[in-house]
Order: sequence, then C-alpha cells, then structure tokens
Amino acid sequence: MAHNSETIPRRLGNYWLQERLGSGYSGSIFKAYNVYDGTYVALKVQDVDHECPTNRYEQAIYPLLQGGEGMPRLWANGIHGKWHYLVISLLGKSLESIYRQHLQCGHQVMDLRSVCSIAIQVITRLQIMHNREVLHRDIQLGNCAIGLTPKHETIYMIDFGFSKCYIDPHTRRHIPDSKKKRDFLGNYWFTSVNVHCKGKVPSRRDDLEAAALMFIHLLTPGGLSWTRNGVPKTDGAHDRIKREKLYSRPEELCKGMPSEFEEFLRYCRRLKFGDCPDYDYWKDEFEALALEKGFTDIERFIWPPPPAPKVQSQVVRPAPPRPTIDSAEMENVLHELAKLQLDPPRPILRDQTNVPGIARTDKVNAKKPFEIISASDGSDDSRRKPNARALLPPRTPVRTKKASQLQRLRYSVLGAKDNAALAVAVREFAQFLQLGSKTLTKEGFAFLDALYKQLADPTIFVQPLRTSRPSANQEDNGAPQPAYMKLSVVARLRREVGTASSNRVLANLVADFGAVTNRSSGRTITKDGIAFLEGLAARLQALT
Ligand SMILES: Nc1ncnc2c1ncn2[C@@H]1O[C@H](COP(=O)(O)OP(=O)(O)OP(=O)(O)O)[C@@H](O)[C@H]1O
Repeated sequence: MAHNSETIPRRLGNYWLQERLGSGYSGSIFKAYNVYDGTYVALKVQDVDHECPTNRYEQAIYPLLQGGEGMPRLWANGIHGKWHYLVISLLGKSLESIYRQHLQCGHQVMDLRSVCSIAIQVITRLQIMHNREVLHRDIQLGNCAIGLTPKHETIYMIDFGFSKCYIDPHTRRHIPDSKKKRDFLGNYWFTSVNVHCKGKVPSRRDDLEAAALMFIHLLTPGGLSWTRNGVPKTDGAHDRIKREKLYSRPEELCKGMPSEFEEFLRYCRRLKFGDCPDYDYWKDEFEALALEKGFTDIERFIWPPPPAPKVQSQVVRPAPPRPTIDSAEMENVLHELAKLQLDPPRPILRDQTNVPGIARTDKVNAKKPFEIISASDGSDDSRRKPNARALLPPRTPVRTKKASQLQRLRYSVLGAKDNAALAVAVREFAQFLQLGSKTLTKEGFAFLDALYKQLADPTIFVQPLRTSRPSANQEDNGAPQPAYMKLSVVARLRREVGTASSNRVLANLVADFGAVTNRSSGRTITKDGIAFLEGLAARLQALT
C-alpha cells in the first residue's frame, strides 16, 4: 500500500521530507534532511497500523548489521502521529532502476563485467549478513542500491523487512526445518525454488539461490522467462510462475553464459537446509572469470561500465619462406617419425596384462586421504561448509581457479611416467569433483581426453575422442540422453573398472565415461561417477 504523500506531514521528528524515492507494499521512502545539521537521509515511513509492520522488524535488524560494508546505517527511528519512520543512510539508485534504464537505452542484457562485480559484492553482503546470523529473505534488484559518491561503486543491501535471525538466541542453534508448507515469503522473480515453489523454510542457501537467479536474469535477453509477464494478478498466473520456476533447469537458464553461473545455481540448489555456503569460493570464481575476460578492478561496481578490454591486436609478421616438400618425401618423414623411440621410453604406460583382478572390496575400502563432511538435513550445525576450504588442498597466495586446477591436473596426466602417477591425478580429480561443482566443464573434459590418450597409447597423438565438450555456441552433435541411460552406463563402468585387465581396457572405459557424461543434460558427475573415478585410480595403482 503506497501512501499518498499529502497525508504524511512535511516534517517527521527532526527531518524535512523532500521527494519520494520509492514506495512499496508497506510504505514509502523519502529523501529528507536534518533540520539541525542539514544532512540528507532516507526516511522510510509506514502507517503504525499497517497490517505488515515491516518497519518494526527492520528496526530490530539494523543494529545487527551496523558497521558492515554495504550495510546502510540506521540513524534514528521514531513515531510521529500515526507514522512510524526509520532514518537511514541516503543511497543512490537501486540495481533495478539501473538495469531498467540500461534496457531503455536499447541493451538486451547487462554486460558481463558489471554482473561479475554485482555477483562478488552481493555474495560478500550475504556473507556479512549471514555471519551476523541474519537472513535477508527478499533478495532482488530493487533491494540492492549503490551508494552516493564517494561510495558509488559499493552495492548496499536494503529492505530488511523480511529479514530474520537464523540462530536461535537462546539455544544458539540453527532454526529448525519443517515439513509443513509455509506461506510464500519473498518476491516472485528471485525467491528460491524451495521457498517459493515448495513452501520450505528459508535459510542461507535460499538467499544465495535468489542471488544466483538475479545474476542470470541480468544476463538473459528479456530476463528470466517467468518475469516477462509482470506481477501475477491471479492465483492461476502465480501458479504458472511457480511451475515455470520449479521446472527451470540450470543448463537451460544459463545457455550461452560462462559456466560459472550455471555451476553457482546448481551449487545453491544442492545445499542442505543448514549448510553454510562457501562464499569465498564463489567470490573467487567470479573474480577469476572477470580476470579471464580481461576485466580489472572487478570489486568496484563501475557504472556505466568501462569499455570492454580490447583483444590485443597481434603484430602480423610475414612468415619466413618455407622449404617446399613433395608428398612422397612427406610420407617418408612421417614414417621415420613413427619409428622414433622417445627417450627415455615410458616404462609403464603400456598394456599391463598380467595383473590379477583386485577384489571389489579393496577398491571400496581404498583409504580416502581425508574425510568428506557429509551434507545432512541437520539443522543444528550452522557452520557446516560442504565446500569448506579446509578440505581442499591449501591455496597458493596466487588466486587459483577451478579451470586452472583442472589444467594442472591435466598436465600431471600428460607428464605422468607411470600408472602410479596417473592414479594420483585421477584420485585428485575425483576429490576435486566431490568437493566442488559436479558439473564437468571443458577443462574437466580436457582432463579425460588427456587421460584417455595416456591410457590408449602415450607415444602417439590421439585425437580427442568423444570426451570434448562442445562450446556453448556450437551445435550439440548428439541429442541429450535420458538420465536413466547415463545412470546405467556409469553403473556398468563402475563395475567393470575394478577388473579391467589393461590400460587399453581402462582407456575405453574412460572414453565411454566422457561420452556418456557429455551427452547427459546437466553434464554432472553422479555418485556412481565419482565411484568410477575412485575405482579407476585404485585399478591404475594395481596395474603399476
Ligand atoms: N536508503 C535509501 N536511499 C535511497 N533510496 C532508497 C533507500 N531505501 C530505499 N530506497 C528506494 O526505495 C525503493 C523501495 O525501498 P524498500 O524496498 O526499502 O521499500 P519497501 O516498502 O520495503 O518496498 P517493497 O515492498 O517493494 O519491498 C528502493 O527500491 C529504492 O529505490
């Protein structure tokens, strides 16, 4: 219910009201200035009898967030006649208004630099809020605003009317989950599937999922499909939105976008109710993505965005004249090359046919180098981090990224001199997938390609098999396979890997594994897939 500003007095407490900055369901926001010191603030005004007294809730939340970067300050609050007002730091435009103006200028989407910058800042804000035990519960573009100069490159979170503490102040335990369906709380566009479509209790994962949907929205021409018909006016229209959101698949929502967005959404959707998200990991991912694209200073939200970095034009040097060679001579050269013995000869990477099969139990009992924290439904351990950094190999001071870690693993495969070294790389690859995103990226497929090459015949160049993932704008050769097919193939591979009699047999299993993953719709590695990789590592060790 927006108020007619004429019914609100021109002065509330020590503040003179000026223009209206915005209005929402529960009240209006005005620019105002302090009659004593002339400072400008934002005044959030609400009828004291409003059916949803969000100002009162917000008033309780602000003190918990004070001093956090990107958290506005609550300077004062009070009741004047029938008006309850909050005096908040005055900020600049909301992301919603920046985005709309951008579209009005003829753009279809927001630029990648800005979205990466928004992602890093919003994830950081959520980290601050969650560290202070507060959930936002209404993440949307209208609830993120930039500061005024000199803070115009900082994104602030606003509107804590739906916020709530997720740690019980008495028991110090995470609020409990519940099977009972709850009324929808949040916004139509970005509220998570669990909260919006399934009526679940919101927790940290849902703030992150809403943020993920917001980033994807900014990069989708026309925005997310369920936002295109505006606010639903009937229950039927609302049900349609819920259905569309419920059945939205990350790979379809993120088609053509850098894989980080799809992976982030999948990650959020996989989190359990009480899990603590790995904020730092995702901030690093978006920062690395930005760096990869040549964007600098990505922590700053610069609007309008600076010109995209130019691809460095290369100085074209005239090629030196090449000696001509006729085809017969070329054939000769190739023959000689083929006969060459590489020195020193690789001692092990050839067929190992005389090793007896190891019992399945050995493989299953293969000692894991570290314990994986299992994600449970638990609602008591609020600090559980399924992706906790502590479980990953220690990071070097230089920022590492998933792609570069996978590349490093690929190089260790290509440089492996024996099966034991391959086993180490495969085991690390399996752990990497287990702890982080389970989507196989192009670097993951490149790892499998390298592995295949080493197992099939390390002395020759083998064309990448069917394990290469086509790029986003390439046509997919094969139509995606139904999930059950992938499950049954991977289950078979998992069984067969334990008794494979040679490297060549293992090579074929790896090729099948790459191919079936490539043709599955999400390109994710299932539990059976991880077991296959662990079995492969164990088998390589046995074939050493
Ligand atoms: N501190 C502020 N400084 C400047 N503008 C603000 C500030 N707070 C809010 N606004 C503007 O007012 C709009 C509505 O603010 P807010 O979301 O807090 O109000 P609301 O009544 O809770 O809205 P809704 O019901 O839509 O959630 C924001 O999108 C923003 O444009």
